[in-house]
Amino acid sequence: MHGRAKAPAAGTILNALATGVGSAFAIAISTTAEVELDDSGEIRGEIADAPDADARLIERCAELVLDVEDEAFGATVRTESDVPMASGLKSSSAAANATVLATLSALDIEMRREDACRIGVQAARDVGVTVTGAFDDASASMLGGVTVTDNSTDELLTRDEVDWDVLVWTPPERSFSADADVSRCRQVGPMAELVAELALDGDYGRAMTVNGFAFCGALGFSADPMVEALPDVAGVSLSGTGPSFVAVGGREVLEDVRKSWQSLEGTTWLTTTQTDGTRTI
Ligand SMILES: Nc1ncnc2c1ncn2[C@@H]1O[C@H](COP(=O)(O)OP(=O)(O)O)[C@@H](O)[C@H]1O
Ligand SMILES: O=C(O)C1=C[C@@H](OP(=O)(O)O)[C@@H](O)[C@H](O)C1
Repeated sequence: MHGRAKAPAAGTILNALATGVGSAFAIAISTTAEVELDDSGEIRGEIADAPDADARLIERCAELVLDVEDEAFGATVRTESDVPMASGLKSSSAAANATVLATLSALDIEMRREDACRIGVQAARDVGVTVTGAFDDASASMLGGVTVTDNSTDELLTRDEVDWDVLVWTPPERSFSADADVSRCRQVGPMAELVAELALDGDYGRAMTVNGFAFCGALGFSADPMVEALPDVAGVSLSGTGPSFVAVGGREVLEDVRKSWQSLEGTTWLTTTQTDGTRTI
């Protein structure tokens, strides 16, 4: 029994580490998970091109889905990804969502995608790769488009479809969410409340820009890449707990910003938003 699924990465509109309310938008780079069931009773995770990376998240995702069945299945889960790991682009949500849908598909179980997404969030909490559960990132990756969520209750507050060009800069460093300075993030809570209001009003560009300045301050990142992108972009922000930055706006404007971001160390690329979310393939 076999299943495959593909999940998009996402960028940040509101980091949930300040208040528990967060917002993210799916982007068109992805992670694919392939699940092969067997009768070994054991679950093995493999991450292509990263043999030393921690596979417990995808193993736990498969385990939680297999727990639904009485039979003692085993499984091999393999992910292949274009999403840089621990860079603020929601590699963990994409890996979890792809694994959950691939495992459900291998078992031939139908489930609402919002509920499937909560299994991945549970797995992320169980293995400790998240602070709030990151239902904001997970729901954007699972459903596509923009979502605004309350991660303290795993409630979807709004979902919207957008069609933006997106510029991403990923520096060579890594920043694991679980290591973020949460108390510093809580200090920018009043700014996060303002960002949530803007996002719930659909003013996503200004929301993400306010978010970016607040969380660059809280987490010690330079806001220079944001200032270089302004004033012409529709929005620009540190994504998640960094170190990537994301900007949205017109293609020509983003191409100009790209020239300036390309002088920074790391990778800069243009992509688009994604509205399909996670799908079995
Ligand atoms: N392709 C993948 N396959 C399996 N697990 C992954 C994959 N990508 C990321 N992860 C898991 O997610 C963790 C990184 O999560 P996190 O620090 O939240 O970064 P991000 O912002 O990219 O989601 C990794 O340590 C690993 O456990
Ligand atoms: O672990 C968490 O609870 C979160 C991590 C952050 O994202 P990254 O994983 O991209 O750093 C943040 O943006 C999100 O709102 C919540």
